[in-house]
Amino acid sequence: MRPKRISLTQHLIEENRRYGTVPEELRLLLEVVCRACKTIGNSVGKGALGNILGSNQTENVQGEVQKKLDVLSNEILLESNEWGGYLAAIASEEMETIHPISKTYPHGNYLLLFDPLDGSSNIDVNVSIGTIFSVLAMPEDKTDATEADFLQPGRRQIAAGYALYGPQTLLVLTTGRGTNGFTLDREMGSWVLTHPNMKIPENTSEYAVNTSNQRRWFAPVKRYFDEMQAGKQGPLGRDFNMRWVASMVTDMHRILTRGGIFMYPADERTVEAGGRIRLLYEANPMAMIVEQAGGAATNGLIPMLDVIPEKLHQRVPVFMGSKNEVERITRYHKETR
Ligand SMILES: O=P(O)(O)OC[C@H]1O[C@](O)(COP(=O)(O)O)[C@@H](O)[C@@H]1O
Ligand SMILES: [Mg+2]
Ligand SMILES: [Mg+2]
Repeated sequence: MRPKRISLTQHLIEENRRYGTVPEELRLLLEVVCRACKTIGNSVGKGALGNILGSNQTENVQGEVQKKLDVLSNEILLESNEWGGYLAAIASEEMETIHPISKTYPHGNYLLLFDPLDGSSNIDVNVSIGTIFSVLAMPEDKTDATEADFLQPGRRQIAAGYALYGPQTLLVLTTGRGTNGFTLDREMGSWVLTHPNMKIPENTSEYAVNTSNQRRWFAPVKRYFDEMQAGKQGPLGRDFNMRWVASMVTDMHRILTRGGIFMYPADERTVEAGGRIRLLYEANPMAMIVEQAGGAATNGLIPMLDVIPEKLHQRVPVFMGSKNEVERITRYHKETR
């Protein structure tokens, strides 16, 4: 009989027993990543007392000003995983190029990607933020990792997850057999399975989008937004509610919990860059989590997980959450092509 209180380790062992999807090296890698998230969560909890607030006075490769916590979280994830022994290389939002694991350290065949701190603009105002991660495998015949090895469609992800540093510290994880949520028992320091087999409702009347970009949106998004705004009297025949936290991880956690649609479309300002959200370590892991929870995720035209990446820090338009609404906005895009 399974114990009543199921830890992350027990859950992963059980998943492997049932489906053979979590070999020991993958489980140990995920445990290292999730342990690093606990360390980040501890720092987040200290706030001003831990000297983690404010700007680092540096810029990342994408020209964004880094917060102290962006840099610290990146270091925590990097250091713990570098010594883990299961990786060939690491890529991060905060690093220009990949970080191959030195041959003098124990090695593995997995590739780890992360957004060490998602929702940076919310750090200093004590609003929930998170860490997003994705695991890929090195192509079989290769030994030395290059940036090209990371350019795999999201469909090939072996695992994906996020940690959410909020009133509770949560971990949401998929290894391709459903999406499961864990709560950090802060006294015991362990992740406990509290949200097994999470499911996103197929229908929703709640959207999350940064409406300050409205004037720059393209026709399909404008049409959909106008229809939602029209409420009961409009073509959708019901009133919609709006929620926007501005930490994707937090907005998506709400959507995983009670449904909704998250949109970060490309607009006139960002179209050249491809959009706002990064494909490999933001959109893809979230898309895998969403699909595994019965939701949908597209770039407006095709499933996010089928997008062929061209570069490490590639940006994409993002539409994800409750299936029927994601299908609607995707259809609107196809109709206006
Ligand atoms: O406030 P904006 O510009 O609309 O951006 C909000 C979006 O930017 C992000 O914060 C980007 O993530 P980072 O904090 O990792 O750069 C998303 O989490 C969020 O949805
Ligand atoms: Mg982010
Ligand atoms: Mg970030």
